[in-house]
Amino acid sequence: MHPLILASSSPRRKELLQFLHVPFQTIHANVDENFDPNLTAEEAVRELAVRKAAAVALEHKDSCVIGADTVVVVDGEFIGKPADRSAAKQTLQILSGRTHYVYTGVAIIQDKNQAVFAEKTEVSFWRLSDEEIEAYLETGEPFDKAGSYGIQGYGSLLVKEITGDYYTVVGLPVSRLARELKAFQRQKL
Ligand SMILES: Cc1cn([C@H]2C[C@H](O)[C@@H](COP(=O)(O)OP(=O)(O)OP(=O)(O)O)O2)c(=O)[nH]c1=O
Repeated sequence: MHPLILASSSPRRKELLQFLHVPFQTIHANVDENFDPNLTAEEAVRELAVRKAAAVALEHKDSCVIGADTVVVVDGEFIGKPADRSAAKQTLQILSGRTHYVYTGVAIIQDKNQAVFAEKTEVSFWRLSDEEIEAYLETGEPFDKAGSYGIQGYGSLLVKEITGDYYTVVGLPVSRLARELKAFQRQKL
């Protein structure tokens, strides 16, 4: 058993956590991802991150468990992963030529101790033609990603500008996480 667990099945989060250079194990957190629509985006990603980490921490009381959740917000509307190609197309049409926000919440839980934080990054898209949107849909990249794009892949071509941590957009703000994890572990000693 590893002392550190990533409660996620996201290959991106796994890759990013490797930057911390500490051994860890990944375990899928099977949780209900619905949340109260009256929550702010920050509250929602924090709550879902806690839900994911807590579900795994319950079964692994000696481990430090990390959970994360990402949502895209445009004009106050939450955008999660697309249900199908037409939903992805609609989302990309909405994001075209506009600025949106990506929120990632992270929870660190070990037994009864927990630390939670959220980061927000502002992302502006170029104005996209129908051809560009169709070509992007063809890559298959949008379908498992909040906001129907991946900034780390072909989606990089859609992005004009970002303000904030790039890794918040990819799904795990690693540099803040490294600091929060150290503080969490110090506090438990
Ligand atoms: C906006 C954006 C999102 N994403 C991804 C990050 C997340 O994996 C995903 C948002 O969905 P999440 O529900 O946050 O995470 P997940 O279901 O992929 O993984 P798990 O719950 O097991 O941890 O979208 C990118 O990879 N690149 C991007 O540019």
